[in-house]
Amino acid sequence: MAQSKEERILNFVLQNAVRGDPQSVVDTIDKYCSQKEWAMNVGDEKGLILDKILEETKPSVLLELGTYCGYSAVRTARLLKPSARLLTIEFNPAFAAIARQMIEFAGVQDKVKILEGPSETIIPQLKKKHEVDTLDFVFLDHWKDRYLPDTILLLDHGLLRKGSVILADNVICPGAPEFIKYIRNNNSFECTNYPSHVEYMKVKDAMEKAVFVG
Ligand SMILES: O=C(NCCCCCn1ccnc1)c1cc(-c2ccc(F)cc2)cc(O)c1O
Ligand SMILES: [Mg+2]
Repeated sequence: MAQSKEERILNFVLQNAVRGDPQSVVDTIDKYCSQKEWAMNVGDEKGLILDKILEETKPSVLLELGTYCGYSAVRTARLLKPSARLLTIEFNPAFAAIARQMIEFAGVQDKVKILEGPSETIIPQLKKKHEVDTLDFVFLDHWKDRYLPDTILLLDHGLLRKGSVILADNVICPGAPEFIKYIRNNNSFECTNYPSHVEYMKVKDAMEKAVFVG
């Protein structure tokens, strides 16, 4: 069977990064995807914005929507305190299998748990099945038309508390207009826009931070 792009990215990491070194895994994916094949990792420019917000927030319980190859899961986990936990939801089983191997190679498997399936099914299960009380940090990076419905699901299931941070990738390209319209007009959220570019490209993009104020 011909290799997928995601398998080529994983193999490049297995052959060129340092096992147990998350920074080397992040750098190696960025090298491959900027020089050989574009892929939809958050990338290094937006990754530095993610890093800064994580360092400000110091979260203990995190949720990511859209694991893909595990780039942002590894990037996030490398900054977490030992007791912190990241749950990451991936709809595509092939992507989840790649991400599992990426996360284990990086040595962050003790902090990261991949949940395979649709976010609309898994979010309502977080409290009872995954022992979540509330979420300190949510990274939205999955289907852009799911950003709003899944944010509403998080609210409806009492998963946000005063100070919970939602960070959304791609609010310009591909864009999440309904999410942006809702979140910026909802007084329960304080929003900040972080202009940037699409990963590995000169095309304008941005991330949006929305802090839940209750
Ligand atoms: O579509 C994206 N992500 C969702 C992938 C599927 C998620 C599946 N899933 C996981 C859990 N529940 C559902 C995405 C796209 C682009 C992009 C930018 C420019 C361009 F010309 C083409 C594409 C850049 C990103 O940074 C992205 O994140
Ligand atoms: Mg993205």
